[in-house]
Amino acid sequence: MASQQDTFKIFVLRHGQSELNHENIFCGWIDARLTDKGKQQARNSAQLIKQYCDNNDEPLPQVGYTSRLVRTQQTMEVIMEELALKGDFSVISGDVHALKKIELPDELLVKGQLPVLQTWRLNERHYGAWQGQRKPNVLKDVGDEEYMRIRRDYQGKPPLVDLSLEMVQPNEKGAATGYEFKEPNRTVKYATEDAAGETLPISESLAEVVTRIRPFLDGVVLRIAKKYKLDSCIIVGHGSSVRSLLKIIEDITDQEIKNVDIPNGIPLVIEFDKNDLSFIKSFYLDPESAKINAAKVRKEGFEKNP
Ligand SMILES: O=C(O)[C@H](O)COP(=O)(O)O
Repeated sequence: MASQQDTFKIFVLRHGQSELNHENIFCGWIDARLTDKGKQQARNSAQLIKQYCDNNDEPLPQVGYTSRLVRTQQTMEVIMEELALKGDFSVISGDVHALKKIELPDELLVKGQLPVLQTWRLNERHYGAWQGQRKPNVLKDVGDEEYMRIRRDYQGKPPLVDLSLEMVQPNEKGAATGYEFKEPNRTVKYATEDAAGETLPISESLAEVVTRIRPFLDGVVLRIAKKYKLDSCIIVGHGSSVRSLLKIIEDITDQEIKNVDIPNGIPLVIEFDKNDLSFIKSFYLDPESAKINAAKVRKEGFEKNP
């Protein structure tokens, strides 16, 4: 059995509550911001991580990763502030060849620093034409079975979004951030990806998120862990990107993943053997709250606002 020091750990969490989580609205790639409750969840996450590191005589996470959506960036900023970590956010192209070449300068890998890389590959599942719609209304329209099939079946995929209607146009106000339940403009917000010639989705199943996240997990997170002999890193993602990471790392079946829900803002520790990066185990730092809040996520749409 590997001892604490022989393990590499990923602290992974879903962002804190967003304005659209609060309104019970499908969010996907709409760039909703955190609510005050969401910021508090991020602060609690930081305290849990600190406690864990102190109790186990472990350093704080050495590298951070977020999606390209502002709710994960805000969550990471609050965590960094709480942990007194300094560092810059940099957007990386998701191109699979470029991912394998990313390096971290030595001066960033020092105590008190947290370089944070941001990639669309960690974005929430693109929720297609359901984005911006209230969950109870969609449920009413399509019925319980179809609603849960699209939300949780591995191959379930929402209808495609029409970007000419549901994305802010390049010269409209809010092109970089989105507004009124629309996505930010892709050529403005995703200029790095655009320049690299990447194709971004207009609706996704969980299976497709797994496919797009795998090259990032292998090519960046695990490769960098090995190359720089890291003890840990921290990933702030979304319901679907965290489910996808768990599916790959823990080899969860297509059937079983249907029953996995991710609470907002509660860190999960995933331990790997440092030598061969094989998965050892995973556990929530606050398992009781994780269980209660995951059950609430599952019921979204069936019950009043979270
Ligand atoms: O994008 C969203 O609205 C949520 O973050 C994920 O929604 P779900 O739990 O209904 O899949």
